[in-house]
Amino acid sequence: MNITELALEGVKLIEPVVYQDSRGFFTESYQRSAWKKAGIEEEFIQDNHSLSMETGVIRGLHFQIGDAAQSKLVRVLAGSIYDVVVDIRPDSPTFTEWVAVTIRSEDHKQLLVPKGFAHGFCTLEPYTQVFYKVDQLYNREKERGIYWSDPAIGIKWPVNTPILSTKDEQLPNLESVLLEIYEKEGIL
Ligand SMILES: Cc1cn([C@H]2C[C@H](O)[C@@H](COP(=O)(O)OP(=O)(O)O[C@H]3O[C@@H](C)C(=O)[C@@H](O)[C@H]3O)O2)c(=O)[nH]c1=O
Repeated sequence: MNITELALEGVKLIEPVVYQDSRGFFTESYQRSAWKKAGIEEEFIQDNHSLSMETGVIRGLHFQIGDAAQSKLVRVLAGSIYDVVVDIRPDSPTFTEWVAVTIRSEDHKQLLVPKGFAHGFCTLEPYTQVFYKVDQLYNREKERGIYWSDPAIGIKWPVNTPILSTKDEQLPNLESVLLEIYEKEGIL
């Protein structure tokens, strides 16, 4: 297994061993003790799977707050994505900075998105399926989002007019989200 630390502390790209043969491939896509040894210490308790039928679907930028904050281990089962992680910890030296990686199903890469980061992706192919493990349960009250093209973050997306959910179309900018969290909850 190969692990690459990306420019934001704690964000990692994992490349598991893949055995190719005339039939296709075999890979251990997750093995708790091996992933732990490689520094992925989270206890994952939920798996999520989404299908996006079109190229240019953006899902994000999403995160959960407080004790519902999630680490995510993201991989792609079909198609490909431009996967984005944004540091939204106000006390971090890399606050508002983002990194992006392209993940194709055939390369088997996995992206670790730690707590304190917002996550989003853009599909690069139709019928793209994304599968990710999380270490906290989904919590509707504690989920938050940031508008995909917030200029204060300045992500360079591969599309200008993405397909968005109604919820994601209405997301606020980072500054308003953080203000709302501090005013109402006193936490991030
Ligand atoms: C994320 C999630 C959603 N849902 C429900 C809520 C809603 O009715 C339906 C679709 O949810 P969404 O529109 O939020 O799905 P989606 O836009 O795919 O949300 C996901 O986006 C990516 C970028 C992430 O990082 C994830 O954590 C998650 O926020 O599924 C669950 O039941 N459990 C879950 O864990």
